[in-house]
Amino acid sequence: MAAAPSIRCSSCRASDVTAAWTRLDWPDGDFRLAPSFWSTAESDDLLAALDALPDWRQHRVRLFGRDVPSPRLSAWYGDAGTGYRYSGHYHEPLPWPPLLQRLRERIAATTGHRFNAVLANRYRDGGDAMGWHSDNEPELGARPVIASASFGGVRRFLLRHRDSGRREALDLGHGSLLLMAGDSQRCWQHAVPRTRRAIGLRINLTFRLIQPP
Ligand SMILES: O=C(O)CCC(=O)C(=O)O
Ligand SMILES: [Fe+2]
Repeated sequence: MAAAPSIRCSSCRASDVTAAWTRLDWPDGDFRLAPSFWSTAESDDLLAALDALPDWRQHRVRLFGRDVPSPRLSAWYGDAGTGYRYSGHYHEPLPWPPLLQRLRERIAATTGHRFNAVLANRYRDGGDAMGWHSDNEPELGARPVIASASFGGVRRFLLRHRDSGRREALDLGHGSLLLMAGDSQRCWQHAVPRTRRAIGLRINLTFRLIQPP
């Protein structure tokens, strides 16, 4: 089972950039947002470096029984043995680029959680999107801890409770980190809808822990 969510930020040193976490007061899940986990200057550099990764591909996804091109570009990185099936397709992990390795270490050090894989998504403009889903694949375990880092254009992140239908929304901005733990995946779905607003490139990284088989 995943470790209990722990945010060590109440004891952050003043030198840590990762100062402010907000715990979202929603039932049946554990959502915490650090809107400025990275400074703007750091986030600008990270966006450019992530954009330059050579691995962006348009994966195919299964939608209503049909195989269609995904409305975004993606790449799956991880330790050996973190092959992952999502949207009806199996993905072998690419080896960690040093940049992503550093991000993973920083997030692990701050949150106290371990991650062995990351799904990177590149939304070229407001026409790119992600449909409703939960990250509840069996290999993530019963109560997955997912750290979601966003860089670039601010996009709306929608949530809906599976049973009550309650809806929530967050704006995930440049340099933000959203931590989803506990029953967040079992009880809630999330999506990044298309928007007609003129919005530039956005890159999102969801760090995950694939359990050994
Ligand atoms: O782009 C986002 O903010 C969400 C990404 C996501 O839900 C996922 O990768 O599973
Ligand atoms: Fe997700």
